[in-house]
Amino acid sequence: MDDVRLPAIWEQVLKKLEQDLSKLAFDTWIKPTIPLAITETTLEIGTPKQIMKEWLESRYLPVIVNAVQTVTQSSLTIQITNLDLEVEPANLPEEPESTQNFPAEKNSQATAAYPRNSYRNTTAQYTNSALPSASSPVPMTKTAEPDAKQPQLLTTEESLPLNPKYIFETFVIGNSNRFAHAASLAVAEAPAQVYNPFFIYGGVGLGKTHLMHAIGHRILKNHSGLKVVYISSEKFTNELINSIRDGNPESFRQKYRNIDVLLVDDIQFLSKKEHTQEEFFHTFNTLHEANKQIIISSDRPPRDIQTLEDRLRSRFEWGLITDIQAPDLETRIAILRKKAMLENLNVHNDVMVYIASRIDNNIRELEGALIRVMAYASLTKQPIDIDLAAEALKDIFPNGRPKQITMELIQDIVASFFKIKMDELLAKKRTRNVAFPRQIAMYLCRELTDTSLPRIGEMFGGRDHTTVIHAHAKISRERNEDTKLNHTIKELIKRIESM
Ligand SMILES: Nc1ncnc2c1ncn2[C@@H]1O[C@H](COP(=O)(O)OP(=O)(O)OP(=O)(O)O)[C@@H](O)[C@H]1O
Repeated sequence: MDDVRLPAIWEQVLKKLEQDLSKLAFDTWIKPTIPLAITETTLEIGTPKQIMKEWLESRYLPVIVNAVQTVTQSSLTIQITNLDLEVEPANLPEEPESTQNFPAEKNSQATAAYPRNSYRNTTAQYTNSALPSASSPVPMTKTAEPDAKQPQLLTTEESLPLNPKYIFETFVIGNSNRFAHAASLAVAEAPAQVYNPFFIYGGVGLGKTHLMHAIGHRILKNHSGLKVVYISSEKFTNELINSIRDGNPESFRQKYRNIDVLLVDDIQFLSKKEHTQEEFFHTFNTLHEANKQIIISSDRPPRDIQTLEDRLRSRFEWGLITDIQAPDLETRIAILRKKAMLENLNVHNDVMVYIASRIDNNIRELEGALIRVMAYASLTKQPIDIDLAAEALKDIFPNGRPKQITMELIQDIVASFFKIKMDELLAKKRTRNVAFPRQIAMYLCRELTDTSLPRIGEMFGGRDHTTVIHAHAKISRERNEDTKLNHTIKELIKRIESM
């Protein structure tokens, strides 16, 4: 079982629980829960409040276990996690207009994720109660804290709040981000002990900020009293400039050299800013020497950040550097599903596949497309189907109604691209000149169509579904490592989509 099936399973579980419980009990305790993940053995659900988790565990666990068993036909362990979602920062921005008129029923409570830029301009603050602390001790020594009741996330004019939605529990794991996610979790669980500095890089909108915030949330939750600052490198620069303008650079230094965890987003903007680099270099050294955790994100690896001083570059390379790649189709669909589930949106699988198969390298755009479709459906009071999605997204996908990408089309285009005959592509022959195009064609069938693995195997000369899994994994991996192959695949996709 995997996350892709989770929304459908959870919907069935809710139906069953609605029958089994009184309306009051269902509305109060079950409805606000959020399904988070499913594996072969466990189904994880989130509650917005600790009290709800306790209440579910003490009163409703047997009935939930029973409902899950009825729906999935297997005895899964139910794990309940408190997400603390009800506590919001003080001054959250208004929700974007387009999200305010979602259809009635389920969607009436829908909210969109905060577009990051508007979110970043706020100066909201968490209080201790927003992130209740567990008691796990850390070897990292706490910076002297004059008043232990002070907020743990330090915010000033320039530093930034953490988005309450960017937590590990809402982050979908796929091949493209598995390692970055695991390393982030390790850093969050043991700050300054495993990877320091920790450097995450990847293309626009692929989840770097989400992971950084998730680390920040987890550290604040588990390690009470640590001072955490999250800031973008642009804001860091502004704050430095302001402190110099105000004749008080020392206060700036004191602030940044007296914290326990420093998260700096989009460090690439530091390039060409020599004075800021100098200041950041000293901040980095002071914190690192004092065994404080430094976490940095960028749109490229340190070696590719132009005009970054060598001494800073080499420091970034001291710890762990990890990247996030563009997600594959399955992960993109899983992200849309999780998003829809978290926002209480009811979207049919076809529409998810339609959106996910067309936006492949920016998750922010992927989420934006989903929100646009929902808003369009609400405003025009129409049911959500592929035609409506195509209409709502016609500026983004100008070809109008999506053409049906068939496996035959993919096979045709791949065969002619590699100048091999169709029957060679489908035959059992394993020489590289046909086996490789065949694997690419299988990969594209998996990526661009909603066809099951056995059916794809069948369409390639009656092969087993494990052959398709192997081909898909191999090409995904090689595509990440080999820019020439990546280019070939992009070219093939372009040809297939323009047919
Ligand atoms: N794996 C994921 N699971 C769920 N949501 C994700 C995932 N990756 C990214 N997102 C969502 O995509 C949106 C963009 O992510 P984020 O802002 O973290 O990207 P970024 O890499 O920091 O982008 P930029 O390069 O613009 O700074 C966010 O709403 C985030 O929650």
